[in-house]
Amino acid sequence: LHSKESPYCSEGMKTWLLDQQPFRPLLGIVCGSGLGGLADLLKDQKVMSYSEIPHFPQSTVQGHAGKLVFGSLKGTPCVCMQGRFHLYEGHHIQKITFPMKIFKLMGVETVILTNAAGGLNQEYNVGDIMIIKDHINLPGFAGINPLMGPNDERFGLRFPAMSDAYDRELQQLAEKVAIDLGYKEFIRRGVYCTLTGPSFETIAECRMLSMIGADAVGMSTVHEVIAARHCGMRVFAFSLITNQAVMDYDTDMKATHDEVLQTGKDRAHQLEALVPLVWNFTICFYPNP
Ligand SMILES: Nc1nc2ncn(CCNC(CO)CO)c2c(=O)[nH]1
Repeated sequence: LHSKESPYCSEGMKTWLLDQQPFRPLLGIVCGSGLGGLADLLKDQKVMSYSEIPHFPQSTVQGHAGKLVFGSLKGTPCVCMQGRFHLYEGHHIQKITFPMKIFKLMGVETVILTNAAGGLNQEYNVGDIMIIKDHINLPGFAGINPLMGPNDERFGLRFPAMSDAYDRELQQLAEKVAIDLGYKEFIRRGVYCTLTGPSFETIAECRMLSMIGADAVGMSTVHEVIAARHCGMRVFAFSLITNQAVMDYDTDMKATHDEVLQTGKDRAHQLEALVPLVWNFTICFYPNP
């Protein structure tokens, strides 16, 4: 997929996609579990199923529609992934982050990533929206990193910094917009930690993750962020806290995918109000990444 010879290498894929619709997107959005409704915010949509796109990975998870939606958000050409890819589906990590390369090649400058996550921070409640200020790439500690292997100089440096992975101006802007929208009670800013899944964490793992500074835990996003930052795209990300991670042995609580999807439905309205406004102010105050 990534060798220059393949007709479907990243350049080939970019050309194929841009031939399917008339504009070059500047904004990319990745919808997490149950958050695909964000794609409905786009005007003048052109929708393609991942299955229509040669050699594009396929979504296999309930709550991930598997559609690439082109359209405009507040007048900005945008491409939105209604469904992302996860290590637990058996995808190779470079397939998971392949869409980030395609976004970059199509002209995307800013990526907004969303995910559903478990709340490790005991002050968090189900339904909170956590602006991600930093991440812990736990699979990276075991050598799972999308930049492993020869560096593709076309995209970025061999050793990219990650201390500024999440755009600080956009974090502050998003928090202000959320408070102005009346979301003060449930807007947070914290650290997201990814595991590979698909099993949810044990109690001991949740306690460890909390001790090392994680406020929320999931199974995605970090790999795409590393790839997006490697190729110089601006990143803003948030987690919808869809359940409280189980931290006590004397509870019968269990994390379920159903509650993940249900919380996404319950919060859809607030998320669909927040994202376009954050973008609207971004293009006003911070137009260039
Ligand atoms: N405790 C806990 N709660 C969560 N809610 C969403 N996710 C993200 C994983 N989402 C999977 C399963 O719902 C689907 O991608 C998690 C998680 O990993 N752990």
